[in-house]
Amino acid sequence: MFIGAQVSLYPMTSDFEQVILSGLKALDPYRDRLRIETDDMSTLFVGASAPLFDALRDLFARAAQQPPHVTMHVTLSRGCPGEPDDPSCRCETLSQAQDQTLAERQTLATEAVQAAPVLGVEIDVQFSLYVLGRDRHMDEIYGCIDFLKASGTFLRSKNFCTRLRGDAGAVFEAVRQAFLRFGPAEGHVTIDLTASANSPTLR
Ligand SMILES: Cc1ncc(C[n+]2csc(CCO)c2C)c(N)n1
Repeated sequence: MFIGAQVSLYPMTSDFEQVILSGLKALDPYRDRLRIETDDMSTLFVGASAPLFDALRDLFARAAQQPPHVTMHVTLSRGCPGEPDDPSCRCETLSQAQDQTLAERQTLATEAVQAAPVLGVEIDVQFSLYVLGRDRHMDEIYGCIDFLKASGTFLRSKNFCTRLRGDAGAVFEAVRQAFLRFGPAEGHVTIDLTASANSPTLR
């Protein structure tokens, strides 16, 4: 299994470099557990889902703690047949999901969001879960949307994606649960996600 993400922060300020670099500082505690590589367009994260989603959350929460409007674009992928097997990406949640019904996975996902830490940073997210190469993949997508509706982070459904709002802790936990517990445990699943904080539209 290979799990990873390409991530770009877009601060809406002429001082964008400072916001990006201070966000990247929040990744330092994770550098021994994840492969993290930054270039001029994005930062690559590869590794287990526990540090991966915590690092994504802390990166965006750090950038969102500053006043400017900031967005973050994330492409997540697990199980891509073209990627090498990587033991550092081993995931207990995925192994267990193989023997769990959709209803059991929805219950566990909801419990995980309830147990998420509160960071005190309000954020918005919209994302799409893509379950690739499988018959009846819409059962998993609809099952995931039902979980999101009950998660306490659901804002609204939109064309092609679902919109979440709330504390960064709960919102990123809801996305982690969507990514790991829906779609086949051994299959290829991706997420396209945009996060936003401090938008003047919401002031
Ligand atoms: C998470 C994240 N990683 C890398 C970039 C690309 N990038 C654009 S400006 C800048 C600062 C140094 O010039 C960097 C690294 C990004 N936007 N967001």
